Amino acid sequence: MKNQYVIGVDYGTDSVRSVLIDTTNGKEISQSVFYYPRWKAGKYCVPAKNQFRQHPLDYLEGLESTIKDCLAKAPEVNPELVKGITVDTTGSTPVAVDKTGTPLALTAGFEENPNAMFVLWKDHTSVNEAAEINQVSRTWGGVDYTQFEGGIYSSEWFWAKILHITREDESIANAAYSWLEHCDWIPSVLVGSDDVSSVKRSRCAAGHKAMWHESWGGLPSEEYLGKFDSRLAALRSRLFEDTYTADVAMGNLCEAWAEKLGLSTETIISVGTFDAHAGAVGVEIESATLVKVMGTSTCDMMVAPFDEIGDKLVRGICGQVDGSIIPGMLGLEAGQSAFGDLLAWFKNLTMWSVQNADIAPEIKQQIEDSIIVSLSKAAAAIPISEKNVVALDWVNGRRTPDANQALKGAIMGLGMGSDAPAIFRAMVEAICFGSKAIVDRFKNEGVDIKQIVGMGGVAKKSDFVMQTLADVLDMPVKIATSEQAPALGAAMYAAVAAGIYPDVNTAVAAMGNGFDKTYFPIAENVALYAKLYEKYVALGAFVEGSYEL
Ligand SMILES: Nc1ncnc2c1ncn2[C@@H]1O[C@H](COP(=O)(O)OP(=O)(O)O)[C@@H](O)[C@H]1O
Ligand SMILES: O=C(CO)[C@@H](O)[C@@H](O)COP(=O)(O)O
Repeated sequence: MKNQYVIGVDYGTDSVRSVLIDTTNGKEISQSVFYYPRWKAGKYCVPAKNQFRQHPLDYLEGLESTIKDCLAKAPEVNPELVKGITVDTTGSTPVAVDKTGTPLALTAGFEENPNAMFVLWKDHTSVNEAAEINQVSRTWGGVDYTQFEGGIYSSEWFWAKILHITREDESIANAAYSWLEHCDWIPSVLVGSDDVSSVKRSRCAAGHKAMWHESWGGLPSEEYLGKFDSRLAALRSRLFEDTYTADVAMGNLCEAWAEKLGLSTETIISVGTFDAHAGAVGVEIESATLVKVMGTSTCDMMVAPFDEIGDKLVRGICGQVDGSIIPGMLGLEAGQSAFGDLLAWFKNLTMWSVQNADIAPEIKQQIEDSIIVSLSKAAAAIPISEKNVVALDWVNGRRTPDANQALKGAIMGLGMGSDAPAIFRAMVEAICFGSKAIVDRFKNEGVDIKQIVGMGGVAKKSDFVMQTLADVLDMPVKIATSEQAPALGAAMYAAVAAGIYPDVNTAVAAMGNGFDKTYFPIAENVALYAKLYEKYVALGAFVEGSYEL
């Protein structure tokens, strides 16, 4: 029988990556990366206000570019044998849409309005709305709709973003028929949907970010939503009732996109999902394994059989959702709002004088491209010591344990000798200490962790960060082989949706790419980091104790 192929499309924060995969063995035939041009130019964002928006054209251009590039790199593959496509994206990254499901930024009069664009997961302009949602959820007297999302609603999530934009911009409030997650919009484009109410919504997105749960019949009630804004209550009936896992077909590739991409309308498009959850599948997640998806942020993923977790509510994480990772199992998510982003923040700090100097742009780019690697090398050479600088990883708030996006970062122990490598080392230790706080929360909540698997851009790029992580956690960290694990996981979902495999576990067994490196803890480092971790905890308590939301 001829080999059959699928495409996984992984939308990250800075770029979209597509991979063409042979379903018989999970071999990557080709891959392509597209950096969002408007995002790279910093358009529509105001970091000082924690405003991060992305234009839908960045996504559409990246979709066409990466899929066509993957196919062009594999002329030997007959497009008719590309049987499925699954899309994973960041989340919660919603956008206001009209009745056809078109983002308002693609409609007349809204082309340059950031409120009409995708409100990126890391956008924290809705901090106050999230606080209001938490306060009402605890006091209104009805169901606590946050209970399956760790008990604390985040400004990174669906309802807080919608409420903020609705209050902030009347033109959007009046023009928005509904709202779509990024992971729901792209598949709807590929199937040619022109009716937002017909879009099959992602279980992963709805369960982890929109307080959707079957026990209360789907989304929170109109009565509850009305506590915040009558327009939110009115929106509920224009959103969705049912949700679907990513192994389910949304429809076939439409004529227009089949022609644009050079594929067949026989190609199945599955329901979308989030990048971290697809990544967990891509690295063959199983019970008692914590998968750390380490990119600009981190997502910490676990799966558990229902009879193991039962009705236990795991406090202070990003939710526990039926089928959000592997259909038939509970998906649990935690994470850090800034992981690689903390290192990028420090890189940008050191780059300021270069960016503002009279230096040729290409030289500036060369310097920028080298900074993290050169700082990593110098920082790794600094001995671990209790006297070292200590920092927090909360530069973009704290996602888990116990979401609090109003928090900010901090650094202590600076002396006249504290140079850039010393502070960069503190940044690396901070993101690893933040990871330890999450591992400890899972364990304290009774969720056993037997092994750690690492994946994502940072896992593949930095021995220094990975060794520090193994030392801080005092556990081996096994690194997945695939450079594009979320896209590979998406491809696995696509193989099931296209009917090539009966279920996700079978697809994983056939298509998994395995692991290529393990970092083992070094005993003397473990002991030293344990002391430094105590300082991290103390600094965190001081900062949290001095912050008003
Ligand atoms: N050599 C490096 N060491 C540590 N972190 C790095 C290195 N190079 C890039 N990074 C970080 O990797 C992150 C991007 O990872 P990636 O997985 O591509 O991102 P995304 O979150 O968009 O999927 C950025 O935050 C960047 O700061
Ligand atoms: O939060 C989620 C998924 O739940 C991620 O999409 C978000 O952290 C962004 O992840 P990346 O850092 O872009 O990989």
